[in-house]
Amino acid sequence: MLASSPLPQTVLDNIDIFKSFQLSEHYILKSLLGCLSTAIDLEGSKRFESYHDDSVASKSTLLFIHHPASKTVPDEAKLGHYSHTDSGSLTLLFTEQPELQVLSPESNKWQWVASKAGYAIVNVGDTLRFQSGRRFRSSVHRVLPPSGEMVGDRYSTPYFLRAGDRTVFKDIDGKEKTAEEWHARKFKSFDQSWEEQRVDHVATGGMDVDLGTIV
Ligand SMILES: O=C(O)CCC(=O)C(=O)O
Ligand SMILES: [Fe+2]
Repeated sequence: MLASSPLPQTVLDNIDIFKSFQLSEHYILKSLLGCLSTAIDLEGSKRFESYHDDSVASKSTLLFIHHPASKTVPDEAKLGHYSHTDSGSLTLLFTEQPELQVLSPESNKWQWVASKAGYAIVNVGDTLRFQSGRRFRSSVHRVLPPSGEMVGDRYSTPYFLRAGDRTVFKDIDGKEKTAEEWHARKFKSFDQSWEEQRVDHVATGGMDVDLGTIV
């Protein structure tokens, strides 16, 4: 966040609050990564935290998202945020509004994620999936207004913990990629139309292929 400029005036005026919010989120997710490493008996440089060394550059980002209210309902798939997985390792998401859906790996159906004040939603992203040899699965999610139209403005705040830029893993094609390259490929895919995104499976990190479903 602090590297992107220009920052809005509200952020500049309250920079200490934003810095401490970002640091807290970073600390929480790194602690969770540590718990996951321990849970599957990873040791030394194999532990997930070792790919998230704070002294190296990464694409970790704090976002503040505003989806404006809209009367237009072009097509279900195009409302809100298309189905996708997050590119990084873990995401900590705060929202008090109900539009987030996750694809259940058990039923292959979309389910609403309850959003409550004071609670965070944690998503596993592609990097953790690739680094864990697909033991952990990226959460396939999308944002869709329950009533079919954005009746009110929507606000959400995800913090994306991403591995160091030079971290190497095998991506959906089994080819070696750095975390930086995967991130760039993912965002290029997000720029495509929904139909195009369905073809290369990058937006969904290949989870649709693993689950044998069309998202
Ligand atoms: O706005 C939300 O609730 C989710 C946003 C999201 O999934 C993303 O930015 O990757
Ligand atoms: Fe997401």
